Amino acid sequence: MLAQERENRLELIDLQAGFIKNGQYYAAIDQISFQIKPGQVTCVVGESGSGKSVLALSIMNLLPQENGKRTKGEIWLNGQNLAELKDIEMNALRGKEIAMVFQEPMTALNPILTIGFQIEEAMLNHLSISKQEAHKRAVDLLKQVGITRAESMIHEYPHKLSGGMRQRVIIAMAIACEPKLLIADEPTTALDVSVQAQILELFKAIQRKHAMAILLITHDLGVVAEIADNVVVMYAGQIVEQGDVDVIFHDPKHPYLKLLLQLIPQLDQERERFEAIQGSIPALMNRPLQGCRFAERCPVVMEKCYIENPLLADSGANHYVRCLQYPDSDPANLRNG
Ligand SMILES: Nc1ncnc2c1ncn2[C@@H]1O[C@H](COP(=O)(O)OP(=O)(O)OP(=O)(O)O)[C@@H](O)[C@H]1O
Repeated sequence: MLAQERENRLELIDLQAGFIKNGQYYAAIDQISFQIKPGQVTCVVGESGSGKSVLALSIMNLLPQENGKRTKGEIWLNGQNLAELKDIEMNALRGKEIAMVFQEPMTALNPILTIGFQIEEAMLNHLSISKQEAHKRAVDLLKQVGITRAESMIHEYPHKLSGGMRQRVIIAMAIACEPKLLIADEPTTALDVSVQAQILELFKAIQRKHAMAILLITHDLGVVAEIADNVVVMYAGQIVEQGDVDVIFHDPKHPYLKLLLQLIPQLDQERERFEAIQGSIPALMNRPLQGCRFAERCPVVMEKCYIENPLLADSGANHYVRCLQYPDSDPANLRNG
């Protein structure tokens, strides 16, 4: 592996984070281990409540202070374990080495400051450049994210822009300091379908140009098919399957992933293919303490699934599965557990 590739990749090792409720700690995510190389997009997928946002917030050290807590694990980026950094050190890295794009673009922009001021401020805070230089780069960044009238837009306030334009501005701000890692949490969900496609194209262009590691959270497997190099499938706080995008779509193993794939709308399919998976992810306090967390909803459940804890096991070719249906998985290469 190239030295630069090793330095700039993100590597999570056995990450765990959760919340204190009624005086008791509940892990919202646990045993999370994977890595993203520079220039690659890893998509994290799963239904609502699977722990995707908690994962992103844990990496950023942005869990709610009143009840959220990262309790275990390592987060390696650029030769540093972010989990060991003090808050003040992490604040300095945020925006510079790691940037995040959220679902709702309006909340990430300050309504009383111009677009230009906000992009320039991000650069002036982290890079040693002059105000004029920051201004020039802000115009250039807006052009890079597909805003043609960048010179005039830079003087405008966020409320004048459409949702798609605001998300482009947020992305321009996020890449302003060329971060090593860009985390995007459902970046297209709040946008119209046609704008969603444009924003995904933009992520692909950024990936090609800047070769940063991109962690993209989505519940939409259509988005995954469009953009992912690797996929991490989460259920009730754990990774249940992970692998290269081709393997995930063409050789899915976990019953949960197989069901999710059946939900992708296909025009020539019958109505029932569109229906959601029966039941829902158990709430944090109701997760089973023993056995597979998906057992209650699994169409091929076995008796032992209620008793034994499945481990994330190597299924070959960078493909890992957490399911007792696959007893032949190589136990020597268990990732965790
Ligand atoms: N601030 C919080 N306090 C207590 N529990 C929380 C908090 N935030 C999230 N949780 C719980 O953690 C679990 C994972 O939530 P998370 O928001 O990460 O899911 P998600 O996969 O991102 O869902 P969505 O797609 O709806 O955003 C859920 O059970 C959720 O109720």
